Amino acid sequence: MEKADSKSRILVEMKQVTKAYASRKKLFTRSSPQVLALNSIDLSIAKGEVFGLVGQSGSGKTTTGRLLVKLESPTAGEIFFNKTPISQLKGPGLKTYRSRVQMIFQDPYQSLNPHLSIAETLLEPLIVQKIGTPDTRTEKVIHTLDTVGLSPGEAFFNRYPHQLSGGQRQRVAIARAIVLEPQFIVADEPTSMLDATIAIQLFQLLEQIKETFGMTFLFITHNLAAARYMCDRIAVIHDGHIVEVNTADNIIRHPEHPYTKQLIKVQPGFKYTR
Ligand SMILES: Nc1ncnc2c1ncn2[C@@H]1O[C@H](COP(=O)(O)OP(=O)(O)OP(=O)(O)O)[C@@H](O)[C@H]1O
Repeated sequence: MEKADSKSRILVEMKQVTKAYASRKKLFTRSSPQVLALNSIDLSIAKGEVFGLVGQSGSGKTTTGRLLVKLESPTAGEIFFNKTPISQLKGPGLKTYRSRVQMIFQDPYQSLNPHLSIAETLLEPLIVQKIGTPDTRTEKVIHTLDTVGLSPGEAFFNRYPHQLSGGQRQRVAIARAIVLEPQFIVADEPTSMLDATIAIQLFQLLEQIKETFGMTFLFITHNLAAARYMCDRIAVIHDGHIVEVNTADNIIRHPEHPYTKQLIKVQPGFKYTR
């Protein structure tokens, strides 16, 4: 019974997902070797959960995020969202999916279009999804800017990304991710380009968004302390394999896999504490 309950609470599920890329080195060699970024991974994320994905550079974290928001497709395996296999989504179903899942990228300098004002950046998804009227869209944008701490929203309307600080840009990226009120957000190292004080403020903002909207998050980071601060459960990924999944506390206090133990050892000290 308990098992059936926990199954029905699953929002996102990856089953035996593999992703191979043609190696970037192929230009310099005669053969075209492949990089196995993900090697048959299984993962399930419950509704309302903040789920951490932690691993060192090149372990497959961003690839996982990009597959989940359907920026890329798996080489093998399947991803389910609300039990629907996302590989089969097309036309209106795919458009709906694109409104329900969003990604916040590591680098707000690159993820925002420098030619769009902040208003245009946030209006675009509402227009593409044909949500509201011009008036209600404008109201929604102002309200969303207020929600992410860019207040009053009107003051940011006509500004461009280059007129904002790094922290403010990442707030705009978060606003763009939440303006459609998605069910699931992939946050890929959202604070790694920012200093620790700004990072804490953004963590608090993401928590507040989760409380207000009840969204589910995949929080990608190489920093175990940040994952512990933010997440309910953490999966540790190494070389395209998930080596361990547990509650955030158990991963830190009782790591089981040698790689997790090594990760904890090499972390420079836990900056983020409650
Ligand atoms: N488009 C691509 N073409 C070829 N190889 C790729 C591509 N994207 C990723 N890779 C390779 O796949 C592996 C996993 O990369 P990925 O970006 O998912 O790792 P990551 O854990 O997010 O690393 P980082 O923390 O440095 O961003 C790496 O070996 C990477 O070089």
